[in-house]
Amino acid sequence: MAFCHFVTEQEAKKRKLEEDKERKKNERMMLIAYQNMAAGAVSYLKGHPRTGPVIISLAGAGVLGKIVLYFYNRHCRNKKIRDRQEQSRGLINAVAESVSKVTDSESDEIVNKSFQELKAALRNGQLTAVEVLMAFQRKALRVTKDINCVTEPIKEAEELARNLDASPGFKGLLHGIPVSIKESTSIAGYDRTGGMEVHIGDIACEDAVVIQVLKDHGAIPFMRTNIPQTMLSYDCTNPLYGTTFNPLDWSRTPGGSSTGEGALIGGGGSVIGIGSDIGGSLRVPADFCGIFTLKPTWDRVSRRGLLTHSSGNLTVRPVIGPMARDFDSLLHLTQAIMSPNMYELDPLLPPLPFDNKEYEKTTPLRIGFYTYDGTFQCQPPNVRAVMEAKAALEAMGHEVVPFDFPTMMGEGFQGIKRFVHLLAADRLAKLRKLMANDKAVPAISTNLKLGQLPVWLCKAAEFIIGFKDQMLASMFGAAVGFRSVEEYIDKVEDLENFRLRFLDAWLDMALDAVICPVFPSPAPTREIVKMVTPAGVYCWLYNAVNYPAGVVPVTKVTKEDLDKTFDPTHFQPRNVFEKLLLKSTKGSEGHSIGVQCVALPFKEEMCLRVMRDLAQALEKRN
Ligand SMILES: CCCCCC/C=C\CCCCCCCC(=O)NCCO
Repeated sequence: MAFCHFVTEQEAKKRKLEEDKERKKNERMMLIAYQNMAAGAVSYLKGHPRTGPVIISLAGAGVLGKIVLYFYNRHCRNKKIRDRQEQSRGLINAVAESVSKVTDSESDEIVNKSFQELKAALRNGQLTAVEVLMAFQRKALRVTKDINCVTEPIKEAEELARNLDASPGFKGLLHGIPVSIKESTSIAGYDRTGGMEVHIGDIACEDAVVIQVLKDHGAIPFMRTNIPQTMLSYDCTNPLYGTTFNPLDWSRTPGGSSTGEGALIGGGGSVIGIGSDIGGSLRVPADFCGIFTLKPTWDRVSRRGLLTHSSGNLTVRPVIGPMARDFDSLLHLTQAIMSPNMYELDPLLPPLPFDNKEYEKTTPLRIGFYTYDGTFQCQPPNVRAVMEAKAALEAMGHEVVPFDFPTMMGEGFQGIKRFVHLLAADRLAKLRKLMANDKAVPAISTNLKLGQLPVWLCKAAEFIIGFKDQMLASMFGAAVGFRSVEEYIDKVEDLENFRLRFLDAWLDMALDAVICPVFPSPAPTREIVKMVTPAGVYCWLYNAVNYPAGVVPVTKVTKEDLDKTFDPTHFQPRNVFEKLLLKSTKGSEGHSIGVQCVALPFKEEMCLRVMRDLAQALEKRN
């Protein structure tokens, strides 16, 4: 199977090389011509009375030319963005028009059905796929009007639903269920921009493997959802589609980078969706928007067709994963994704289709837990969420024991540094090139600039700041890139050794799974989230060691939590990041707090077992 993105990329590279060669040749010839002209001009002008004014005029013309070129480029860039925005608006208006006959209450009646009810209604003919689609389209447009989570509707959805209704029988696990898709996932006929000007118009000619598999299961991809510019942020804003807000509290971030997914599903406009994660991008928005997700092991789910800027970085890799309104929907979506078909479409994956027998087991498990990993202190509601999850799992018959994994606990800041250093091994040089014609949003420009500081300055900052604030210092220490291949290989080896130490700690404790925080605080405000990216470290660990990790929403922030959080005898921030997070927690009462459920690599079924039992126990409790 050929993805035209890949073909285009290769062709583009080749073409670019040829163009560069041609350009350099032209430049050389131009230079020689200019030199000759200049030599001629100099000899002519020597002794000429108007030489001075002529030189000044030429210099002025040069400067003016540069200014004109700058404004012309800016104009072209803005026009490209405006045209793209217009295209999205056109699609939104067309769908708004087509669902104008559906009333909000008709839409709500369908949208509020549970996954099982929806499935049954579609099977017994009580509802058609078109009716379900229109109900969700209407609801999604209502949600996005408030929080701007949809980039554009997928116009082929209606035809897909009609074909489904017209064909006999049931297509698969997701027959007639609308599914929303993170913008960075290939959909034939649409571009994946990652919120960046450079990718506008980079049209996919084929669906990502995961989308093909979902369609084979009867799902209807219906909305594309927003992402932060470059997708390396927990805040979500970009010059193309603007800012997305948290459906539970508009002043807070919905998290990132599968932001639009978290926000649309959390806001009730979609039951299931597809996101991706290289450093918490599925789990942080799921946590902040009160929904479920599962970040799979690399290579358990096909990445083909996912826009990423780090495909050459084999140390920490992005994964595509499911997001859902409730556990049942998440399970169905995961089973559909991990169907044998996906492994045929992407033979680079080890053939490990979802194992229902493993998932259905009910034997008691030994589960580790922790509420502190040696980096960020978790705030009281986040600690309580883990403790409540522990109690709920114990009530289901599992043994839950402290997991004091010695490595990360003893080297917390090293862990942060290791992850960011390898993730940004090129000091974000590639991203900076791609962003050359873009206006970087503040969260991204800080990171891009950090990668441009002289290495000696980063090292000096790490040393000096380290006396006062080790966490902040570790960010400077991580921004230095690598001086040699040898140094890089050493760091990769260091990560490999860490993975082994972590595994040994897990095996020594004979654990089946682990539960732990997703984030050290409730969803921060948009102003603050830009400054606290290292707080993603509770998620980063499981990207670094490559374990599947899911999120279950466990509780909501209470007044008592806030009283404790702001009582210095209970909680005292120790560094600039913890101080910022604390400031941001003010007014977060009622906010959702989730817990991570983690299993060994390729044991997604185990992860889902723990999530299932936890979700069931919490439901009983409520
Ligand atoms: C010179 C480099 C300094 C870089 C500083 C950057 C700090 C942290 C980078 C980590 C950001 C993690 C966000 C990850 C979001 C995510 O998972 N995206 C998924 C994309 O598929």
